[in-house]
Amino acid sequence: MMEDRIISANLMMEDQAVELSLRPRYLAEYIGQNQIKENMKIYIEAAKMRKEALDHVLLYGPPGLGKTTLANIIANELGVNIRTTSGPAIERPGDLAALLTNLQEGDVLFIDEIHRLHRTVEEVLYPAMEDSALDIMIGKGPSARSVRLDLPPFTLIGATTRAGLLSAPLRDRFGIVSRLEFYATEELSFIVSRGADIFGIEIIGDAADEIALRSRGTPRIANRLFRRVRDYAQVRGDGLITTDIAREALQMLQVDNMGLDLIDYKMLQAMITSFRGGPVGLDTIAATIGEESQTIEDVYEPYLLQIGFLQRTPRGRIVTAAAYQHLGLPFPEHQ
Ligand SMILES: Nc1ncnc2c1ncn2[C@@H]1O[C@H](COP(=O)(O)OP(=O)(O)OP(=O)(O)O)[C@@H](O)[C@H]1O
Ligand SMILES: [Mg+2]
Repeated sequence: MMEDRIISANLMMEDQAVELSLRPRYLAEYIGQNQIKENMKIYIEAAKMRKEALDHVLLYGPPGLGKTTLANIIANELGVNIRTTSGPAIERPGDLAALLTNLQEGDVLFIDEIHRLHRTVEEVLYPAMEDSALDIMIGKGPSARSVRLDLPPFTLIGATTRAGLLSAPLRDRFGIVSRLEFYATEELSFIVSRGADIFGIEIIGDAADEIALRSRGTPRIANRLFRRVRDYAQVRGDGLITTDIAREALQMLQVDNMGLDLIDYKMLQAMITSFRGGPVGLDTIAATIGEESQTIEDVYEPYLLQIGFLQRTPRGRIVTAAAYQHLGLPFPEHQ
């Protein structure tokens, strides 16, 4: 049920087609993440000058921040093909071997959700990443032997929301490891304006900022809120997105000016009323509000931590004074 939240950073059905049309194709169109962009530009330039495959790249960070987008941009900038798959989709070592042997020199193999690779598949990756080689077992039983096949040099790009779940040997084989950060409001505002441009819609005044403020630092959410505001503008107005139209539409969506929705409120309030603001364990929070711990940890909590409304301690989560203030509640002295 919570997956239907308008402010969920997870990809929803309705996002898919639109994301393709909004997805920037080159680094110059990719807004924000300046440090990563700067570094990537240099690495890409150097690889092209040496006519070598780019080092393997690991992109990690919360959903909707632009990992898939960046992987595609890297391939574009390198001028190579990209093959896209995901950890759980590669069921057997042979599936990965087939993908690898079909690559051309310098190509990008993009593995999304790389933390979900099967262990046996992962082992095929090690020699592939390190030596551009594939070790194949021929025969069975005592006469079995391993044969080494050379692969064309390639670039593996792995993406994950959970870098902590990657095994050390896999993680160590990535030469470039980049953590995507939440976006600043101005950056999200820019992303919204860019989307409006692409759709040929006028957005004026502070409308783009109003949307950006509520987007939880996440482009995917900014684009989604923008689409809802656009609908509202079409039905209630004449299609022009003004500050007032944006405010009204966003109010209707019940997302407050920090991007919090009813479920964030429910969670924070439950922690405050039932657990005096914490510390309270993740599983307890999950049980209290009827949500999976995993979802809270990966999807909902990162933003609340980022804006300083929650704190993680070894004994559990704590609601901060800033959150009490935002909710209009007195902060208890004993904390
Ligand atoms: N830097 C950016 N500039 C402009 N638009 C962006 C940027 N990053 C992401 N977007 C927009 O947000 C959408 C979601 O990004 P993307 O699919 O790359 O996220 P992700 O990190 O791969 O998410 P997930 O973890 O769910 O796979 C993109 O389709 C694109 O429209
Ligand atoms: Mg993705």
